[in-house]
Amino acid sequence: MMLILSPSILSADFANLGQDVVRTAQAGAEYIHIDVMDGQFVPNISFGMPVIQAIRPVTDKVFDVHLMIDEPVRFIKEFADAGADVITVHAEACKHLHRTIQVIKSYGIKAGVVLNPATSLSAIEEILPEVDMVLLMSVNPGFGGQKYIETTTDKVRRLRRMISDRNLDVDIEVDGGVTLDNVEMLIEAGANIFVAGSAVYKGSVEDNVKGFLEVFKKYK
Ligand SMILES: O=C(CO)[C@@H](O)[C@H](O)COP(=O)(O)O
Ligand SMILES: [Fe+2]
Repeated sequence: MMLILSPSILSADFANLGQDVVRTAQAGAEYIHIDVMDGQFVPNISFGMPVIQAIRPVTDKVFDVHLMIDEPVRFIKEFADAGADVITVHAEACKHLHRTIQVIKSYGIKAGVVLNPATSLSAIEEILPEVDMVLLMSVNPGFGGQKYIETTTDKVRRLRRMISDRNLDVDIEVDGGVTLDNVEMLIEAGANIFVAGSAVYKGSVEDNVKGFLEVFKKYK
């Protein structure tokens, strides 16, 4: 399975966002992780469709849009139109998760479901065959720069087993506190897409992205 880095622009320089996205893309990251927060589902507000639309022309990289908003089904069309390639929605935020996933797919883009650290894998048993990706939060959503919650590693392992037992082809993305110190452990547990905010944007974006890509090479 392809190992992919998805730098979270929540930790980028908002005054130079376009430039930071270009640098991230040129450094070799395959995805751009875009954290949308509504101040309701999570205790923080970030940005929405106009910002995604503004950075869409600067790169062809995959826009991996993580919606931390209540009832995201209300805005899927707007995020698809703004340029999302993948939209992930929280199981905890959807009254009708199945319908929400179908709506995402109806726009011809990839659909993923996100679980908070305290949400059991049993919450996605029924939806698993319908999704392209499962995103496991390894911090409580709302903020960048938090510490990785260790129990996520075993959750990744159990999810990878669940996916292969059912002969499915589903990406496992991990988000929160991912660094060069824990990424190998996560690869070995079965994750294949890695969100990194502070680990990419603190210091040199180029060197940090390169650091992750070097690790990925070892597993090719
Ligand atoms: O969704 C979120 C936070 O809610 C994340 O995408 C963070 O932005 C990741 O930042 P780091 O933990 O890597 O600094
Ligand atoms: Fe995120």
